[in-house]
Amino acid sequence: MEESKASGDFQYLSGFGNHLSSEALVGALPADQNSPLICPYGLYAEQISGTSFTTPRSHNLFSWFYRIKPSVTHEPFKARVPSNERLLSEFSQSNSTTNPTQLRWKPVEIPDSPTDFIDGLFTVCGSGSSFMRHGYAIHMYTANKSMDKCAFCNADGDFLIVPQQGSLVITTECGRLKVSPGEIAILPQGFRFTVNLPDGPSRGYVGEIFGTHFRLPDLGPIGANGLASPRDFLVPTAWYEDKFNPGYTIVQKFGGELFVAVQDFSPFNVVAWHGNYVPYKYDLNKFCPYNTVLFDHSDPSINTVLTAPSDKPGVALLDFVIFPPRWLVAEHTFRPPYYHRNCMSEFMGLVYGGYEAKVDGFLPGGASLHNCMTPHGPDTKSYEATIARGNNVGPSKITETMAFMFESCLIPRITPWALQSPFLDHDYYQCWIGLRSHFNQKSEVPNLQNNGE
Ligand SMILES: O=C(O)Cc1cc(O)ccc1O
Ligand SMILES: [Fe+2]
Repeated sequence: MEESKASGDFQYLSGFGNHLSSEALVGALPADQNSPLICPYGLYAEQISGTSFTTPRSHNLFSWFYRIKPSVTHEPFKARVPSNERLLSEFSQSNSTTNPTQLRWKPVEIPDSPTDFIDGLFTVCGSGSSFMRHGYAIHMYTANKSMDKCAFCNADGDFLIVPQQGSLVITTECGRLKVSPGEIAILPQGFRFTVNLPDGPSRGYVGEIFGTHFRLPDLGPIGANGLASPRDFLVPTAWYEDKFNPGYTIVQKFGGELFVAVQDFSPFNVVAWHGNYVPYKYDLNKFCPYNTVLFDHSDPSINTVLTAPSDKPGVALLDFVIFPPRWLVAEHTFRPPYYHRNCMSEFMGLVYGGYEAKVDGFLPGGASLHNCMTPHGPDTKSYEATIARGNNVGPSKITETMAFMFESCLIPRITPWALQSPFLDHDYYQCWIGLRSHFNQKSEVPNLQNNGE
């Protein structure tokens, strides 16, 4: 059994990918087998699998729950009314568009009308299909109300939640997680959970992957340590309520549509569990960044926290990459991100602070999408400021910032509501229009500072 870590009211186990066990009542976990004829305390045994039964052992994910009533004890699923029409899990010409232009959104306002996590979730872009078990969706959420008498279950894929404003208390079948801005939570496919808002209104981002799960990236020549450390991933400890609760609904996202099933008890009735298919959280400030120590700008893959692989080695279905506080020390180097066009597609968000490549316009809670091969890079003001600082800059520290990127080999299609959003920044392209030519045919070493018009 892993040593548990307490944080306020919340107790966690630690370690990425570990096979863990937890019991809220001593002796609730069957000691020697998974399916005893009669389980301790009269509990039901139930398995949840995150990979096919025959997936190689190195990537096989499953857990056993010992619960008061099994999940199956509910009325038939019916279409939810009202549904959430702004969710997609399959992207095609009939429901979304393609657009190579640089896109940026201002922070979406949190509504005044009562909105919980399920109703406040909307898809921005994505690619592939949950039905075909290959693809991803990027959503955002704004909520002002805790979920009440209902649990969400995503049959389509895994959620990686990035809260930007307001903490989330996420009750899952494995126990409870508190996730604040600066932290992320992973809720694997099929887990039932509710989202409560202990600090009031909340906004954030969600990366959803279909058909695979997040892993820690390989570290190659970096060695055994660095970037996100396995021990910093926290898993909840068993927590249950034995609650008769008539009219409780399970809201199941299935193919991007919402279905509801009524039952008369809380689904958070797991008294003990063991397994490696679990929800978890990670504090991004624990990330140990690596970077250049002499010259040039490293590719952003150096900052990968988690990666969801595609079938091609080294090609991600979805990477989660961060731009945390760090020292910049590169000599005779343009330190901000270089100008580039990428065969992968880049969706970015900002949790807090500013982003080194954008002096203004990219705000906490906002987002940008630079699609496959769409040129992008520092805005005019960051370019000019970097050149004005010149070559003789010593080490400087980027502080109090947390930007992130979801990067994918699949080209995202964009939802109509994201393109028609009042928060779309129609002037985004202007941030590069002012980039002047500094070309001087007569001087190999131009003095850019004095190259004003
Ligand atoms: O476009 C971006 O801002 C993300 C990014 C950052 C970086 O340091 C290098 C490449 C890259 O795509
Ligand atoms: Fe980029």
